[in-house]
Amino acid sequence: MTEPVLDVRNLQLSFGALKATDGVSLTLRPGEIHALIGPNGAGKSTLIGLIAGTLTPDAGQVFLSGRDVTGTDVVARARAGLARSFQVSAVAGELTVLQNVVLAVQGARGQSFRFFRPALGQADLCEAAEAHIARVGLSDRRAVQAGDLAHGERRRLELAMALALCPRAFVLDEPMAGMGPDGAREMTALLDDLRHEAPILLVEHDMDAVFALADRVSVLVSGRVIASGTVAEIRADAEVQRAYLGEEMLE
Ligand SMILES: Nc1ncnc2c1ncn2[C@@H]1O[C@H](COP(=O)(O)OP(=O)(O)OP(=O)(O)O)[C@@H](O)[C@H]1O
Repeated sequence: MTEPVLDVRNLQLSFGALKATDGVSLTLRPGEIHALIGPNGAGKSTLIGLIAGTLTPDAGQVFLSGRDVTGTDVVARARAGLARSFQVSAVAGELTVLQNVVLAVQGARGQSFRFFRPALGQADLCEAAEAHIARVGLSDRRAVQAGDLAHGERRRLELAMALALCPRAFVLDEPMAGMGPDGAREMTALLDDLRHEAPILLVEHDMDAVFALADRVSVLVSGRVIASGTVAEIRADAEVQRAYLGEEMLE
């Protein structure tokens, strides 16, 4: 079996007496979308924080491409290729789409190669940025100020900026949130394409999107993974049905 890009081992974090993350292990393999679902308060955001490095676990480890990154901070993990999106957004509303992505490319490359070669020229930066913008389908909006974008377009811009990191793994927190049916369908198609760039750990409440995209689904309840498997396995799991999935989702 191929080595996981992301390997989370027995993570634990308590807030006082509450075990928000209670011994969670999961992996993300090359090319896959692994969805993490669970009811409100199950501990999804806490787990994402532990993986991204904004929270420090009481116990357990996070490996990125075989390297133990548990002791590193959020910036180091981003530089190591962990692209987290949608909660903390670095989009500058007064800059255009192109300017935002140029800055993201510059930031990512400048950080990595500062000591090894001169900064890239403006033309190279623009070329790289244009490629990321095209990938998310925003080319005809490149000159628009980010603050004037529609909600779904802004999410696409955030993904273009995440692409600038040359990510090894995407960690996406509710990318469909706030979108209508058309927007959700477009985002679903985009994520299906981006999985070939880097595998995606997808926290999402939109079950249509989860069932359409996920190679594997893990169900988090009260800080614990109560089931993990294919979409078909999860839909058929009696404990999952009791704990989380409503009847309408199983039809
Ligand atoms: N900083 C904190 N201090 C104390 N308790 C917290 C803190 N952050 C989260 N919690 C608690 O930990 C539990 C898990 O919260 P978390 O936000 O991770 O769940 P979630 O699955 O992301 O929920 P939602 O789907 O509503 O976003 C909840 O009971 C929450 O109240």
